[in-house]
Amino acid sequence: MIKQLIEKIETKDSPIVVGLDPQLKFIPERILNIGFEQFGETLAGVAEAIFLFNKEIIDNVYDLIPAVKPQSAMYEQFGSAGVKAFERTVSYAKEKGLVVIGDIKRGDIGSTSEAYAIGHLGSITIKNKTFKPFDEDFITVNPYLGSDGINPFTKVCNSHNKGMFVLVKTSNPSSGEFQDRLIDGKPLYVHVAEKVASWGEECMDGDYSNIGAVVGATYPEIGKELRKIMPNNYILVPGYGAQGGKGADLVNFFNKDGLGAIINSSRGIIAAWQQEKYSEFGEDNFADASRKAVVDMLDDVRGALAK
Ligand SMILES: O=c1ccn([C@@H]2O[C@H](COP(=O)(O)O)[C@@H](O)[C@H]2O)c(=O)[nH]1
Repeated sequence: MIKQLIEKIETKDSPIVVGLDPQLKFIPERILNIGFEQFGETLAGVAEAIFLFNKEIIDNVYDLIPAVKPQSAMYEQFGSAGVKAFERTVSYAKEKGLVVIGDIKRGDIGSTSEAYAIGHLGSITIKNKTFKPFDEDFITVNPYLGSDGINPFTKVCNSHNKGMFVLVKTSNPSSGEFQDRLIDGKPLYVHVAEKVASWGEECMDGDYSNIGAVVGATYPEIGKELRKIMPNNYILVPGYGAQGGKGADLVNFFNKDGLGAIINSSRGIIAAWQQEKYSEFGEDNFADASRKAVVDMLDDVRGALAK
């Protein structure tokens, strides 16, 4: 699957991913009203609006980007109706030729990880009929439970040509509370990165592994260090835009081949219409504002890489 992602990154010259993290406050009135007219002022009405909001954004940016990253929490907050909107978003993005990274941050004891892996990346057979429940292309995984929490995901990645990004150093301000702790003289994130490199060897797909890492754009020096420890693992880099990351900070997350990292922006793209910078587009043209924000992000990232 990483091969497919790389092919799309190269074809579009676009190492970025748009995060689909819908929040009620980002959804324009006209879209909300469509949902409410169909399903009333209910969770189902909001879920319909979320899907329509995502669809309009995808329609306006899919030619510029290789992938989207729907964040499951933003859908789960609306219960089963929200989960349905997540599912519809995944399938619509795939219809438009995009790779889908489900940001689900799962990981548990082996038997439970196996169920997560089946549900999100794999398939399940019921009386001779096979179903692929969520069918994302990649997911994000929390490594806190160690190898037996990761192995079921690896198994399904290999059997279904899928991939995962393992949390190594997250972008949030307090990520250091645990992740920077020294163990045997090395920060915990280095231990996890070394594990990602070795787990990744079991999952190679061309020059890169289907097992990648999540490293926040907000820690560029750590990104540089981790790039060296995981030469064959793609790095998913959240933290651009709304969390303060900029193109210039991100150069060292990439390998010399110009590959190896994919930068995410969620609020910075999907809520661009609410920023002063894009106010000319107005609420009705929110997806045009998102397109312009993607173009600006691409200029920033490409410009930084070209230097
Ligand atoms: O370390 C991490 C891991 C995941 N995320 C997720 O990425 C997006 C970021 O959203 P922005 O609006 O671009 O800040 C969001 O889904 C997070 O859950 C992260 O930010 N940091």
